[in-house]
Amino acid sequence: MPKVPVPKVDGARLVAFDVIRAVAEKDAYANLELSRLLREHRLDGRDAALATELVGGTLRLQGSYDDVLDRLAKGKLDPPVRDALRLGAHQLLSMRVPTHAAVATTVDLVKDRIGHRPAGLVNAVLRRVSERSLDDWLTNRSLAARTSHPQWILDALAEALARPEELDALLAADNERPGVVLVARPGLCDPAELGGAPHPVSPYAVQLEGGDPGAIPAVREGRAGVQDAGSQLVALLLARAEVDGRDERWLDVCAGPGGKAALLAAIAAERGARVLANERQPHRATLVAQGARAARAGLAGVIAGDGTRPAWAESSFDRVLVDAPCSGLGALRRRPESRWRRTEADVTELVPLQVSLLDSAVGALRPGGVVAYATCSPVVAETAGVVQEVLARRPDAELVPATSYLEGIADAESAHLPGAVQLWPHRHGTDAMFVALLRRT
Ligand SMILES: C[S@@+](CC[C@H](N)C(=O)[O-])C[C@H]1O[C@@H](n2cnc3c(N)ncnc32)[C@H](O)[C@@H]1O
Repeated sequence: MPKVPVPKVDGARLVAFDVIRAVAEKDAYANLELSRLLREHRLDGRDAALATELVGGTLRLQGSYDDVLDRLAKGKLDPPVRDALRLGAHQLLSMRVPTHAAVATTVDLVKDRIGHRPAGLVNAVLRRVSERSLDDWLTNRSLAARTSHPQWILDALAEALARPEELDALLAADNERPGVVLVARPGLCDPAELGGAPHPVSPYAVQLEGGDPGAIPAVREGRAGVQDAGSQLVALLLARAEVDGRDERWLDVCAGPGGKAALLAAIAAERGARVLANERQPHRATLVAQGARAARAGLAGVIAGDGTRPAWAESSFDRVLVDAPCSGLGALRRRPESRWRRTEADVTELVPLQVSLLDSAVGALRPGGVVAYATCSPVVAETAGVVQEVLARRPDAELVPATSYLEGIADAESAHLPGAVQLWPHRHGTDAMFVALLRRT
């Protein structure tokens, strides 16, 4: 009888390795690549959970693991071998996988995906890794190595936070996998329908224990969605701000993929207003329309255009949201690879675009209308710096204290722009969203 080859490596580890390689080689987004490969390999339940932990944990803590591996491996490591070692190190140092299982499965993975040659090296290095705990390995190493953050990000976060005594807590929060938070879109879904626990930052937020949100009927129908509570607060602060007179025409300048536009449209529908959603990238504009389908009563339309060259008339909106493209350094826990992909140059390049988007958003407001400028980055240049530049350019804009609309959320004022809101993962259990409100005079 012919022998049927039995795969030696389990599917979860193969998928995790392939995702991590795709992140390195093809600039893939880990979350999207992981979903694709889990589907392709038909992995679910425990296997899917294992692959998810391997990918997220390995990528988040890669800086710490490299610090250990570089001390043990003599000479330069080929990128695929380094990735396999990082995966093995994560199992040994952070997952309590027994040494023999972590080493043997990684060696098998290397033979399957890379070849037999590096197998001996991988076996030897991982055996050494297993001799000490992660804390032990990292004693007296740099803060960047201990917390797995590139030094420039660490510096930018420390400056933004402006409380050295909280820095360790922030960096630790970046290394935790965030829980799943849903939004129950008002008028469409009651939070009680979703189960889970309330979140103090948004009255519409529900924290789930686990499970697949896509299996919840309200999520499938677009009456609810997956959305960080801090992102919900951005839409809420814009909706809560006082405007005098007419309050019917709202604009979302950077709407894709559409979480905030869907929440704004649901709120607008309840108040007899309608949101025009704009997004530069046409495929992301399509996502906005899909995401807001249940709230279409509050949607004036979705258009694909450049917010710095507006397709709309000046002085025509009552409320405007600019959820600007940004470095995303406030959402590192959610996007495990982004800390290694982003560079300081990205921030420098983004600032002029952010200024230009906020400047034209003020122009889109009628006098007395309000704009919310938001980023999922706390970096000073992208937040306070942008708002201050636009205030200096535009004598017809004034800062409105967003902090007066927080409704009980404590300790959320920006250290760099009094009146603006800055959330933090370690303080508020949200992404580090920044929001400033400006009124056109
Ligand atoms: C932070 S995301 C917005 C997230 C969105 N508000 C949500 O809640 O799902 C920024 C978006 O701005 C878009 N964008 C970048 N440059 C733009 C421009 N000049 N005009 C309009 N949109 C732009 C990006 O394509 C991206 O989809």
